[in-house]
Amino acid sequence: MFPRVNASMDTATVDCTTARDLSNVLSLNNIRQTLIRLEDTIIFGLIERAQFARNSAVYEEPGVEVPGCSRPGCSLLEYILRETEQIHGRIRRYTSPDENAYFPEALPSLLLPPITYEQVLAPCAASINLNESILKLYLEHLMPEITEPGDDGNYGSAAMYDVMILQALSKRIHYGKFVAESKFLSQTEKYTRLIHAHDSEGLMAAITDAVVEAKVIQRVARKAAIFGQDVGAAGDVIVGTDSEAAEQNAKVRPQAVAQLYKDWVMPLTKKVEVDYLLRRLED
Ligand SMILES: O=C(O)C(=O)C[C@]1(C(=O)O)C=C[C@@H](O)C=C1
Repeated sequence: MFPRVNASMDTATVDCTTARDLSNVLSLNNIRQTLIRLEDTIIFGLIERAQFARNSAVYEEPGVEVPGCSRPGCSLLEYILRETEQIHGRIRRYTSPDENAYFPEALPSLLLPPITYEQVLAPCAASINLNESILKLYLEHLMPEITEPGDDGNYGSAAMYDVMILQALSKRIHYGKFVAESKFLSQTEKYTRLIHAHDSEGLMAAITDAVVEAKVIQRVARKAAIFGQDVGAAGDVIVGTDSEAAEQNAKVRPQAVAQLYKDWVMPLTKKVEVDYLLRRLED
């Protein structure tokens, strides 16, 4: 997705960087398409996780005792998240500007040769990381919403889907950096004025598009209802998509997904946007 330069050791994936590539990457339309695609990943992850009980043991400390774990006594979720980041980190996941690690201080050295990405974002982008807030929102608000209380012993499966959802939420929310850059480039004078005045409220008002937000909320609820249907071999829908049936039978409640986006995903994306813009003009 991102234009790369100087990828000579990895010739199979060399991209040719052109001005057109960059304007594509930063077109608000294209960025919104990526946000829409990430909705699918998040909703499918929630549907998968919701089939298992809450399984609080996955989140408790002290958790599993694993020799060599970077934080002994951590919860099973933290252990799996940390170890997943170790493997993904070695194959360069967190060198990509659209990825943010939950444990950036513990990232391993690269197994594959590094890629030099075209500088699309301002330098401050690398130090904007809201993953701590995302983890808190997940454990305190989302988990109780999407899972039934209880313990079915499926700790590994539960934690595996937790990691998948956490990674997708992180990517979606930190995409706010690209949204912000795109908006800055299209109205540079206006944003420069607000940035120089350190006007975070003005920036928040400038990046907010209430019509788009309403559409996002409607769309994710609708997707949750549709993705949660059981479809027969003949294409017949076994669970209806009218709102009452959808709420009752859906694998994850459409209203819970809508609420997640309204209360958390979009506000955190907007926080990333404002944090980025406030520092956009730093060297
Ligand atoms: O699409 C945009 O313009 C965004 O800034 C993204 C987003 C979102 O998180 O979906 C956030 C703020 C806007 O009010 C609308 C939508």
